[in-house]
Amino acid sequence: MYSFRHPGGEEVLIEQAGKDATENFEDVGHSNDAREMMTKYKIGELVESERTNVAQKSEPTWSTDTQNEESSMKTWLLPLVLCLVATLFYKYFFGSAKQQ
Ligand code: HEM
Repeated sequence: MYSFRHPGGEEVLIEQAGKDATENFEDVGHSNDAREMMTKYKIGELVESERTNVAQKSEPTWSTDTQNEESSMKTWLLPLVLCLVATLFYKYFFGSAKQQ
């Protein structure tokens, strides 16, 4: 019936079967595309009394993007610092070798 292959693997979805997967879904930080896809698979809504109190993310979607940018900034920073340190080492050792 559906031809969607979950990019995160089928196991993670099967593990959630019959349970409220909202928190896990949010924890993964799914893209807006993934959220849009999800609407296609919505088969209904839980009645009020059966809903659990999962904290709803109230920030607008752009703030999630900012968070992603922030974390990618951090992944950039480490290699950059390592490069800088390597350059300084190189200059220090080879720079002084030339002088001798
Ligand atoms: C109908 C519900 C869901 C849809 C349509 C969906 C869709 C997607 C899509 C499109 C991706 C690729 C990355 C992205 O675009 O964000 C993805 C990745 C992933 N999803 Fe889902 N997903 C659903 C539910 C879930 C749930 C309930 C879990 C956890 C229990 C989960 C865990 C993951 C994981 C672990 C990845 C891999 C993330 C990575 O490689 O960085 N997904 N999903």
